[in-house]
Amino acid sequence: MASRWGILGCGKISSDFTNCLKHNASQVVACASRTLQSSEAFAKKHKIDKAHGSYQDLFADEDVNIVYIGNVHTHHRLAVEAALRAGKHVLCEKPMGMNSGEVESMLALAKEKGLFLMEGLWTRCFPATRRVAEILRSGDLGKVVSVTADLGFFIPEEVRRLYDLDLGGGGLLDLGLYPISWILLAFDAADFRGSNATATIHHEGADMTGTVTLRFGDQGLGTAHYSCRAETQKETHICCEGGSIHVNRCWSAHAPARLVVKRGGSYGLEGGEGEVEEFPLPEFVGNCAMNFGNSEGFIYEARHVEECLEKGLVESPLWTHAETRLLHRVLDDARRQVGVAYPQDKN
Ligand SMILES: NC(=O)C1=CN([C@@H]2O[C@H](COP(=O)(O)OP(=O)(O)OC[C@H]3O[C@@H](n4cnc5c(N)ncnc54)[C@H](OP(=O)(O)O)[C@@H]3O)[C@@H](O)[C@H]2O)C=CC1
Ligand SMILES: O=C1OC[C@@H](O)[C@H](O)[C@H]1O
Repeated sequence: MASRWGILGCGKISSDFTNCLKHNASQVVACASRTLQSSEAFAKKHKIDKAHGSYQDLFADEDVNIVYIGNVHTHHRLAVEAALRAGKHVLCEKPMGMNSGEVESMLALAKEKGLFLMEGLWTRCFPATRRVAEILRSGDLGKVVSVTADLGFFIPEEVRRLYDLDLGGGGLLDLGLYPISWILLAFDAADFRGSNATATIHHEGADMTGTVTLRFGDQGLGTAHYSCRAETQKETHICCEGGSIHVNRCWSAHAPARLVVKRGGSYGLEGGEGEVEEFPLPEFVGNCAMNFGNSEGFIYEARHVEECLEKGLVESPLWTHAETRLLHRVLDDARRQVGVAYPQDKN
């Protein structure tokens, strides 16, 4: 099935994603905002024919068969479920929901309707990440022992959705989920045994800088570190009994472009410099400037979703429903440990 995109929410990330759809020469049929004025401005900027002044009008638009949900976290569930009820496939920005309860409800509805639904964990669609998965699956490096991954930027308080709990504020849901996703890539979900989390809390109540440690089986440990108060190294290290993979440089670890793969190494003997594998982005042609660094990488996620629809899939094999479920279980648990609760947790 050919994808005919409708863009919901005319903010920053929707603009970057639409830029990539245009780069890919995808069909962007319509956009929608809570206000017609903002929708029309977005349509003009991105050369989209139809601008809807409400999300309802987008859901009712028969030309649209897949909706990209790019509004704030707290409003994802409502938008996803309304889109599914209107018979549309959905790609929803991360985090798909505020908690596991919301996520389970959306996944159940997608299943009932037989429609495609993916949480936009775009990191998984990058060629570098797919290569990491391939190396790990090959068994070449042996058993995974430890993963350390981090992601942090200084995000000013003016970006209210990061600080206001009523808008889903907090670093864990915004950034922490990326390093956690690297840990989930490296270990077998069936071996997950539990987590420990700690975080600093802003005076308005949202978590800012934190660490979540996940245990797998009796020998595996993953450590995810995040911050929205400081730029971190933005790297991932996957250490195995027979070598390691270091995801580094060029871009941040949520938009990876370079790997260093070391093989061998034994007691008293290092594994050497390792082999470098580079995955540069193709030259980018877009309509307008990006709001976020590395957003060009959305070309991979957009292509992947279109391939899924062409194949008639209802979930992505790169970021499965089971992984979305486990991620949100880990996020819920970490939030309980650091003492951050959202209004949605009371429902
Ligand atoms: N994958 C990635 O790398 C990134 C993902 N994201 C994700 O994208 C989502 C949006 O982030 P971003 O684009 O930075 O956000 P914006 O602040 O640009 O807001 C996006 C849209 O959300 C709606 N919105 C904003 N404030 C409110 C409010 N108070 N109540 C209801 N709706 C509101 C508006 O929709 P409307 O136009 O209809 O008024 C707005 O255009 C987040 O969930 C975030 O996690 C963000 C950045 C990078
Ligand atoms: O997903 C994201 O990646 C880039 C960050 O700056 C942004 O806050 C976040 O939503």
